[in-house]
Amino acid sequence: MLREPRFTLYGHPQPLRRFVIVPSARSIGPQPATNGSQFAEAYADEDIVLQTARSLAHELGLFSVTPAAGSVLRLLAAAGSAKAVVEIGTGTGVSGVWLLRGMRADGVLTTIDVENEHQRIARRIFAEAGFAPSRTRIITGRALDVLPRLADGAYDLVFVDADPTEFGACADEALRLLRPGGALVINGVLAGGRIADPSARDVETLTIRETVRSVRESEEWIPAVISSGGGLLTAVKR
Ligand SMILES: C[S@@+](CC[C@H](N)C(=O)[O-])C[C@H]1O[C@@H](n2cnc3c(N)ncnc32)[C@H](O)[C@@H]1O
Repeated sequence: MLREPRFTLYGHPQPLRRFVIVPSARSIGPQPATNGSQFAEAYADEDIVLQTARSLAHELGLFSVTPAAGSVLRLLAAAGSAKAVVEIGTGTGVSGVWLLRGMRADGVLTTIDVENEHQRIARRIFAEAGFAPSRTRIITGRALDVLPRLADGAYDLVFVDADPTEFGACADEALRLLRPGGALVINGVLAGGRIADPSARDVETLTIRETVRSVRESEEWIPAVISSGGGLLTAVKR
């Protein structure tokens, strides 16, 4: 049976279903998938809490990780028995919930965003998903101001999903923050298909291309690009 938890937005109790405006992965599940990525998105599936977080992001004009990309985050957090994770770009909490669901039961997600309003919603989503406040450390600020304050080698996974022009700097910070064997994940590296188009020379695409190249060429990372969602650059620190 579908749980229908109470959700309050700006002080008004709301049924969660009210916010569901994006079709759920479940709703496309039984239909024949026309290609691999559609199948992967439907396979990931999302519950009412994730659907709500996604709908709220949509209302704010934010992109959230797709269900398939979220399931990769959960997988990587679980595979690494992640206890300490840094997320750059809280949004309304879609990726945060996926990460928390893969992390150890005593794990803490440190999540950073410049927008306090986004984090206010994410905080409620984390509570609706059943995570105690002690499971999250929500920091409001610019990524490149906050990351230098975090401890060296103390994290199992760093997830980057904010300003693409800062991907390179965030990858450098991740190398310092991660323990050996820890994983970096950067979302959106396919740049909507522009990454492989040599004529695309905008600042965002150039930065992403440079980040992908330098991670691949570095002796310090073991990299792979996973094409789920907007494309995930993943790399394990040696
Ligand atoms: C794509 S949304 C994140 C979506 C979220 N990861 C999810 O899947 O639910 C990007 C977020 O990054 C935040 N952001 C943009 N630039 C930032 C920066 N320089 N430092 C920290 N956060 C930033 C935005 O406010 C926005 O909430």
